[in-house]
Amino acid sequence: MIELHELTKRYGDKLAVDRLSFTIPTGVVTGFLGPNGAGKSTTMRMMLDLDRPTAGSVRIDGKQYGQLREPIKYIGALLEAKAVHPGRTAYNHLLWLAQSNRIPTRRVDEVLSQVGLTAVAKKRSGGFSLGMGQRLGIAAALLGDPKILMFDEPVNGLDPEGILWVRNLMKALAAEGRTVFVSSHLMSEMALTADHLIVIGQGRLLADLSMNDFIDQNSHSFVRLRTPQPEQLLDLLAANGMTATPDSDGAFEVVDADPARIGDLVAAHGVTLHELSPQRASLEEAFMRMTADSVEYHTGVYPTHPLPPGELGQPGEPVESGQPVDSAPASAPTSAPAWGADWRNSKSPKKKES
Ligand SMILES: Nc1ncnc2c1ncn2[C@@H]1O[C@H](COP(=O)(O)OP(=O)(O)OP(=O)(O)O)[C@@H](O)[C@H]1O
Repeated sequence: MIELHELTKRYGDKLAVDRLSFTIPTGVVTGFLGPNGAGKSTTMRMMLDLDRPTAGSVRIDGKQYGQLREPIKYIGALLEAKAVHPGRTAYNHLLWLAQSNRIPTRRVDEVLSQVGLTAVAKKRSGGFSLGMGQRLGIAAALLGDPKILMFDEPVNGLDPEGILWVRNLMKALAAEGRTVFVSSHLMSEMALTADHLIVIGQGRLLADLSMNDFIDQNSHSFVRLRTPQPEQLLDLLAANGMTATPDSDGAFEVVDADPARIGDLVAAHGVTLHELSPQRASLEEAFMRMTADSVEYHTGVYPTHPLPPGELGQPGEPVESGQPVDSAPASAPTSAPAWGADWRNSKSPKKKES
């Protein structure tokens, strides 16, 4: 179990992470969602001791990262796929990591096979596509057979088959009882993978809830109607206790209505319809609405559906951390050198400016 308490990071004037407190449960996939610049990578770097918090703390099974004796066997992380020497082959990159962390050499072949890179194991990573780089980064994260895995946007650059593979891998790792923490800026992707959700915007916690609760609160249905007789339609619906909301394209939407009932009603009263279609609100829209006030780089495109009342608060409004779904005590690791310093050295500073 990982616990963040009031974690804060300031870069000059920029408050990148703002008093974040939440718990990452064991044995499930926890999605870490937020728009670009929300503070996901900064939070993950602080969790791995690659960045020093301005305030607050991270505890991994009750310990600070620096107190873990064999971090690579405790936490595997993919933060940046290209953090690999380009002249080194995939095999040698993993071999170097294994040998410097007292991991048996056979693990190199095992993880190469697990991520589907056996055929290109002896090729230099500099020639790898982004997707192959992601797979190599995932192989490195798996190398120490860690009980906690952290992935920063792992499906970036992957083709559909690769995306499916990552999804299944994360679920399988969680089913083995591991803690899986994965960041994304795509709600649609997380809806297919995560059991639990942490949503942040501008460094602040916006939601901490189970995926099922998020779906229950946001996947409301509605019926879309289009008619050349809008006044008659609206009067008829109102007379039967239904409220229609005009859409931007001239259609109307009736929330939580029975399409068959509307069809029967308009037929009985001779109102012409050009469209009657049952719809379900997209989770991506709900996520965009929740984070709308905290998006750093606006495109001006916003969904039109209001968030239904629920426990999520208003867009951009921070919430208190929720309860963990599950927690399991972990046994303490034994010994060996850390690999955190290598990540620190190989990672270039973030490109974004405040
Ligand atoms: N080294 C740094 N120096 C100054 N500002 C930084 C630094 N690293 C991150 N930031 C700023 O902190 C904020 C959070 O950035 P971060 O990369 O953590 O967000 P993110 O949610 O991971 O975004 P993305 O999805 O785009 O990767 C951004 O405004 C970013 O510009």
